[in-house]
Amino acid sequence: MSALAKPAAAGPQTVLAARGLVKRYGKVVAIDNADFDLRAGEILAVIGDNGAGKSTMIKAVSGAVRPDAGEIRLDNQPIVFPNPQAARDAGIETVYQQLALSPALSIADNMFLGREIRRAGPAGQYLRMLDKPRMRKVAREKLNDLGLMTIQNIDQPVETLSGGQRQGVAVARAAAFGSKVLILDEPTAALGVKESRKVLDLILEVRSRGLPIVLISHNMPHVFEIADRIHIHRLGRRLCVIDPKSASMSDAVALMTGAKAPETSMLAA
Ligand SMILES: Nc1ncnc2c1ncn2[C@@H]1O[C@H](COP(=O)(O)OP(=O)(O)OP(=O)(O)O)[C@@H](O)[C@H]1O
Repeated sequence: MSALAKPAAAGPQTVLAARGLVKRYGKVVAIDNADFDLRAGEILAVIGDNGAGKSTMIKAVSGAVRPDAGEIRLDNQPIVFPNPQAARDAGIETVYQQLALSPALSIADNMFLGREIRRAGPAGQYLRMLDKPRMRKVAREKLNDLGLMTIQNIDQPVETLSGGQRQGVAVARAAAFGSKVLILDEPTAALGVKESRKVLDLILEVRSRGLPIVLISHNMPHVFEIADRIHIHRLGRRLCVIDPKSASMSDAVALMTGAKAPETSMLAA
């Protein structure tokens, strides 16, 4: 019986889980028997020192890296993602720090990049013609829906947007198409205070719609403000999961760096 086949403790449902993930690059062990659990409706922050293996673990659960060993489960079903598209098709959307937006294309075109809506009938089927009015309409609805009203012109090229607005478009796109999980890798790293605020509010808005979020971040105030639980990664694996309401930022840093061992009082349920 695999580790995940054991009945989970009673509590919130786990949407995405991993057990015993391993990924080696030559002699470097990027993740070393890593476990991961994302619960329904939560914001799970993933923190850890540089090189702890956070990105590699997240890439494994989003199809960007094939683990050498371990098991991934989505809605408690074992799953293998041969590539990122397979994870997207399963409802897992990832927004990387280097946003995969096309600067010269409009907001609407970026929202539908790789998922363009074609015109009905032969024009769409054979001539591959796009249904631009529909794409504009849906893009506007999705952005409005998430409170991104500051973007007024959906035809504006993405290169003319501020950093925060670009991040907003990337998050909105992922939230619009991610049906199960949204993974955000350092969404506020390149942003100023005001822009970060907007992106944090957007993440909270996405959570309020029921989509669980994985937030990888080095920004402790942001993590402690919005996370429901904090996964601490150390030396390639999960060290513990702490409760931001009972642990402090200095506890988190001490755990991350190995200055302190986890205490029962800090752990999340
Ligand atoms: N493609 C790769 N080839 C070789 N080594 C890699 C590769 N990807 C990651 N590593 C190594 O694996 C280890 C974990 O890297 P990873 O990027 O997952 O850590 P991280 O916790 O996300 O770090 P950071 O916070 O600095 O982004 C590091 O030692 C890194 O150099």
